[in-house]
Amino acid sequence: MASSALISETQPWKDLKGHVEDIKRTHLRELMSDAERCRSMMVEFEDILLDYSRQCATLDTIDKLFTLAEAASLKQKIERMYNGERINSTENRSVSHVALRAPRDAVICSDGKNVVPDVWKVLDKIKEFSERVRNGAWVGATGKVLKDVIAVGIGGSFLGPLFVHKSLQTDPEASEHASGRQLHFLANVDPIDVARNISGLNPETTLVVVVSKTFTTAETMLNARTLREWISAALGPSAVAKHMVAVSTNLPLVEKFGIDPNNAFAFWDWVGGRFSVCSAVGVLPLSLQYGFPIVEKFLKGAQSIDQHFHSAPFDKNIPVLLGLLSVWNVSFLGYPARAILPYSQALEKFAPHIQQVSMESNGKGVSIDGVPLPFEAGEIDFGEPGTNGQHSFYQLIHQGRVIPCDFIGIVKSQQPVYLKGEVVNNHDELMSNFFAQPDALAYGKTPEQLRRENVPHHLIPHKTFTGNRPSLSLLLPSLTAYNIGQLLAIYEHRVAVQGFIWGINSFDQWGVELGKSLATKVRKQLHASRVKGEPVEGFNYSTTTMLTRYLEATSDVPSDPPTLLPRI
Ligand SMILES: O=P(O)(O)OC[C@H]1O[C@H](O)[C@H](O)[C@@H](O)[C@@H]1O
Repeated sequence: MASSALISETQPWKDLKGHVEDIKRTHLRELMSDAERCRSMMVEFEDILLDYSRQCATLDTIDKLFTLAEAASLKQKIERMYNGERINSTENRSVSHVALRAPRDAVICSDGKNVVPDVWKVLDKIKEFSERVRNGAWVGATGKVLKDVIAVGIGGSFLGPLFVHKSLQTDPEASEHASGRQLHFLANVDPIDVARNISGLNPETTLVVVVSKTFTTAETMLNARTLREWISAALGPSAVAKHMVAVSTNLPLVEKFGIDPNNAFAFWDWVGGRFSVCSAVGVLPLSLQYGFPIVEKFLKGAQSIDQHFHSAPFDKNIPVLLGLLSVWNVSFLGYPARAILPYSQALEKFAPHIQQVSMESNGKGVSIDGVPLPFEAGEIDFGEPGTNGQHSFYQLIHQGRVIPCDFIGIVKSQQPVYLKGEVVNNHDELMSNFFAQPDALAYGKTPEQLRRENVPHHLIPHKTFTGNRPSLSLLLPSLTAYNIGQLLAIYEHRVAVQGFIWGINSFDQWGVELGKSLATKVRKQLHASRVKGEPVEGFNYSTTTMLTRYLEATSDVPSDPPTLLPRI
């Protein structure tokens, strides 16, 4: 395919379009009765099992998707990513997050330079620093051990580390190493988030890690200044050096902020924010909480998937299969959403993280060459841990809109509970739902079945389930740091595969800029009105009315107030 051609103009895309009608005529009940098909739709890597037999797809569909992958030059695009070419063309950057978890002796180049030694230099520095904080060699300004950490950051500088932290929190090995320590995340610029974070914390025992790739993000910088004030007010300005460190690609701005550059942990512009959890963005706060050796296991897990993604043939390649199936569901079957449903409370923040990884990456309207797309790219990702979701939005998934679901199950619970006399243990109870839901969606329940059950006539339409609703199941052996790294990398690469097929740039995010610049205009207006009493000007009727009301109702706010921090 010529580089500027749209994938939708290729024959394999058209063939898949034509194939949709065949699939729509075939119910999943039928597809599931073909054991040979189902066997072919199970893929294993290490102890991870992917079962995609409940996709509305035949083996012929999968073959057609592989042909589409060829037309999209998927293999070559993956290669270009691993070779450190500048595939993020609108920002003129390479996309090398795989280098963040590469073994020390690996060679991964970005722009022709092996970046693995730089990666390990920072990892070694994190290891050394986190050990000193954890063992009390590095103490706060009053000589107390820093047992609490607040990581200040937003978007990619927040969601991934939060997901991994929540996943490790109840892992027996990780939690043993976190004993007596707390890790908090301050993301929202809402002062309530500040209040909630510092409530109950003592500045004397708290270390603040400011995490920002650019070190210019308005929310993060204001939150960082707020916590700097919280520390200075309690311990004096010189305490900041002992209580604040930073993670950034912009070390000059870190220094300007007043953080000692020796206490800054670098990463690089070849790491996208939403792909940065394996850089110091995640590794520093997580190492402070759990110790570097646990985080190293997490990195090794991600690395195992990097190798699998790079080398496994497409029919055995979990991220490739997942990506192709998502393209099939979105672009051909027309399902705009995807539910991410982990049957593990430890994965409670997985869906919010993947929301950013996926929606910020693939929510694009033009091809990588700037040509408007004649098809929709990206999907709406959402999710909650099972079984909570079942008692909330599953109704819509069973009888309303068709939403392809990812069911994620864990064989061995992090925290098993056995109660004498119960039919099954607590994890079995959870997993009963994990195994049942995909079949409920696939098979549904017919009016005939309901009649056989003597369901009253008038209730039959209400109790009928059409079925034929696609899902896939991922079964992980356990939820150790290693498996968590694997899960992360599977989804990161899946999203990249989708973008590679759609022919978009999955690694920029221009769509977030407009809102930011309009907020700057509002910020200026609020300042001018409060300080100089200037009227609201230059906005449309709606915004002028809302802003004026807001200013009038807060006219008691002094124009030059003294510092006031939350009091709870
Ligand atoms: O890490 P930072 O530079 O502070 O950026 C934080 C976030 O800012 C923006 O909103 C981008 O859309 C995100 O991709 C990024 O993760």
